[in-house]
Amino acid sequence: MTAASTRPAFMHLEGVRKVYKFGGKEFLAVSDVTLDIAEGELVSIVGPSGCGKSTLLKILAGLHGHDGGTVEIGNAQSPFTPGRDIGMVFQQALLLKWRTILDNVMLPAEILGLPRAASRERARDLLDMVGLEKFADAYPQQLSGGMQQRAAIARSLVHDPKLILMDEPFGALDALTRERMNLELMRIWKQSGKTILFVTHGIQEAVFLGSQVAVLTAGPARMAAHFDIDLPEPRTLAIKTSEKFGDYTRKIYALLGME
Ligand SMILES: Nc1ncnc2c1ncn2[C@@H]1O[C@H](COP(=O)(O)OP(=O)(O)OP(=O)(O)O)[C@@H](O)[C@H]1O
Repeated sequence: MTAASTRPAFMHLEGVRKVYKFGGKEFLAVSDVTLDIAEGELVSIVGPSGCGKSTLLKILAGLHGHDGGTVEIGNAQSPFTPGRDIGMVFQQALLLKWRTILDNVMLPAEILGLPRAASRERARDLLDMVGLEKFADAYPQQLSGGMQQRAAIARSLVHDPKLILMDEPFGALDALTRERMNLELMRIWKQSGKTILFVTHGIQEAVFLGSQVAVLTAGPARMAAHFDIDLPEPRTLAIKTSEKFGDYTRKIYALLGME
């Protein structure tokens, strides 16, 4: 049992089901997902392309409804306000090219109408945290892909949400930058203390980052397995050569039929 699993659940999913209705037809995208996440955990969700990972995140973000099962976010100690308490990071940074990096990071705070001066200060602190303090006044096109994703992570945190949903955030980056971003994310996660749900196709990335890994089957998404990842902290790239890391990744490859 991990320390996280002894804390009350912050997110409780049980038998979550989603059917898309399109052109008079029905399509079952998520058939049965059950998962409990404690506050402050970083949980990876891994599964084959098209299995319904993004659909699940959209349900959690309140962008889509669900057609069956239970979705509960927040608890008595930490109530959750949909819309206010979610930050999102996508595969593309989606920065507005006509706004400076600081103004891009400020965007969610502006949309929510949060006090401007305090949000600006927080945005500057976050740029500091993600190592972009010198680029506050730069424009997105002046930044590399990895730097843009770091700005997107800062933007997801500016309104101090309780939950960050990340959908393949490093999928478009080269392998080396991706590894660097994994380390960065670990550091940012520790520093911010946020609950993070991290969707990826990368099995190694899922194990390296997650305190838990939920493995989904090929669509419609069902839980194939769930692992509590018991690896030493702080995680360094050297962990990837450990026997335990190899065991976890081998089991997940096997579950996804990739032996
Ligand atoms: N709005 C929609 N209407 C109808 N079908 C949809 C819609 N959105 C997604 N789907 C279908 O639902 C299934 C799951 O899609 P989803 O984007 O959730 O998968 P995914 O696991 O995130 O894929 P990938 O890893 O390739 O990003 C796919 O078959 C997709 O075609």
